[in-house]
Amino acid sequence: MSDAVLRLDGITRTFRQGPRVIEVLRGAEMSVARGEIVALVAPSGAGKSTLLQIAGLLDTPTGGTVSIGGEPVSTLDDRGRTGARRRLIGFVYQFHHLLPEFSAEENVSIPQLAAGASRAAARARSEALLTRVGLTERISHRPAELSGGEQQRVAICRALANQPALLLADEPTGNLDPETSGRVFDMLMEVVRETGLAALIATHNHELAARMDRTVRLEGGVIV
Ligand SMILES: Nc1ncnc2c1ncn2[C@@H]1O[C@H](COP(=O)(O)OP(=O)(O)OP(=O)(O)O)[C@@H](O)[C@H]1O
Repeated sequence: MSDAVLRLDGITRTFRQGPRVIEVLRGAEMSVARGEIVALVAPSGAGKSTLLQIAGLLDTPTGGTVSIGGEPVSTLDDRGRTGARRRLIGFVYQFHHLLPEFSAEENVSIPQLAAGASRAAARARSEALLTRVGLTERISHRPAELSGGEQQRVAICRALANQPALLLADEPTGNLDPETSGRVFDMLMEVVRETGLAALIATHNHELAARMDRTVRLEGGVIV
């Protein structure tokens, strides 16, 4: 696929534990196109987080290649990978991982400052993003002063702060009650659609998976 934002080819990943070799991924192949939202479903322990870490350049596969935006990134050194990750990828985790001593706006601004934005430009973009997800009144609040759903919306804004090409999410609403989860998920889908980025979202929830464009299933170390 020529417009593939993320492409995984023949990805293998083994872990050594003493004499044991655990083969978690055994030749996983998949791609996500621009503007496409793909659900990643897998039985527990099948390697879903391992696959996302590899796609997010946080882990190096034992074999195979990762390409993002047509760039082969698996051969980059640590510095190159960190740069590519900052430029190209946004992450949303099950738990928000916001910095507790900073406000919502600062949490969204920090990755922009790290990427070289001015304080004023970062603040303006953060405020626009937070307003987009309905948090106009919460811009100066710290994470502890926000509800779980609000914290996760801030985390979504942070992931989008540097206009990534690819959004990776691991159970992004898995820690929320069903109603809040549904609302935050709707918001996530809306903003992803508006920005036209590619998204790979791991979920155990089949209802949420059904609302994405396509589902890929990881089983036995391969995409089936
Ligand atoms: N650093 C590691 N060293 C050894 N084994 C590991 C390591 N990381 C993961 N594994 C093993 O690889 C397998 C897949 O782990 P992974 O976290 O990717 O699963 P998962 O599909 O995300 O599970 P869940 O859905 O339950 O979170 C597990 O059996 C795990 O024990």
